[in-house]
Amino acid sequence: MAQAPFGVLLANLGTPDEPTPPAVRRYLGQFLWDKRVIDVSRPLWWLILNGFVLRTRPKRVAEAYRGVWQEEGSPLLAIGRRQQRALKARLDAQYGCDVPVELGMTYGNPSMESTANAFRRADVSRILVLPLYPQYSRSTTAAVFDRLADALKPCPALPELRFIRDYHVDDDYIAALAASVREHWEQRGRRNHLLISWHGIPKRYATEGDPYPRQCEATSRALARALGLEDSDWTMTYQSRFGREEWLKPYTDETLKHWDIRAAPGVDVICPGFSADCLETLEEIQEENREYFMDEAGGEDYSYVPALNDRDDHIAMLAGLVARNTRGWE
Ligand SMILES: C=CC1=C(C)c2cc3[nH]c(cc4nc(cc5[nH]c(cc1n2)c(C)c5CCC(=O)O)C(CCC(=O)O)=C4C)c(C)c3C=C
Ligand SMILES: [Fe+2]
Ligand SMILES: [Fe+2]
Repeated sequence: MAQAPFGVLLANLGTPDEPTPPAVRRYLGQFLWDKRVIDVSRPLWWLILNGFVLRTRPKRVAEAYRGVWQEEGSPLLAIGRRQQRALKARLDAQYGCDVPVELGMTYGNPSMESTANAFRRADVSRILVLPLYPQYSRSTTAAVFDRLADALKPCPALPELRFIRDYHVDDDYIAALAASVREHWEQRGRRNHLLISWHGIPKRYATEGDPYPRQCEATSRALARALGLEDSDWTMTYQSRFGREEWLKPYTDETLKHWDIRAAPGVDVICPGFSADCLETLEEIQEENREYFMDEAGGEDYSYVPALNDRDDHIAMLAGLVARNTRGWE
């Protein structure tokens, strides 16, 4: 089969190689040293990171990873590989040729360097970069851009590049999210108040111009509209705080701990910012926050709506993004 005149780089955050404290320390050391993620002045942050964070956090976080680890490895990577295979199969059929699709992580493996080398070996001279973050943030999407630029530094001839910045109100993305919620309601035979939970960022990043919260709000409203929900049927919150600074509010954990169960005895939680399930959804939302709601607030019913992962409508939506963003390259 002939090769397509372009390749697709699916980019995501990355995850530790093993659920052990040394592997988590390596991963967090790379992740939390990135200025796009934490912009505290370097000498001070070096002391805090190496003197405190990397001495205490890896043990606790490795234990959490052990609780969600799958036979194929970390969920984020295992699902990423399934997304890569499914997208490649769909694009091969769509274009009638071999479309190179690689997965590259900002931190950990497969590294952006190994991905760039794979494209170079396959003689790919045009790359569409598709960060698997529907909402843009400097801490995720811009970090992909930086890591890719670093990985391409040894390249004498740069490939031609196109970069998808976000797709937060793409019609097919919203339709896939809505379909996943409706299927969830059907399977459970019950529908609760919908809690739309987003990974947070420090509030200051938004004040400085990161459009992330505006995009999360737009996606939330579009999803509620697609499901025909009234304003009183859904709530939007932010999860996964890190450090002492104020993050975007309202916080998911505080909201669930103090839930008014007379107004809504049950909640279904969806996290539309995560295109693949990972530690933050499988442990923090499915386990930890369930306890806050059921035990602390005395809730009646709590369920988690899985990420879009390798659902057909998710892969079809990604293939549509590829088609629209490679016009003129075919
Ligand atoms: C200042 C710290 C962090 C910012 C800003 C941040 C933004 C951010 N992260 C995601 C997506 C994911 N984050 C994940 C894990 C994770 N995030 C942070 C910190 C920040 N994230 C840490 C320290 C960790 C690791 C776990 C821990 O130590 O608590 C993951 C899961 C990775 C996995 O292996 O499963 C994802 C995915 C987004 C979308 C985002 C901003 C919009
Ligand atoms: Fe994060
Ligand atoms: Fe977390």
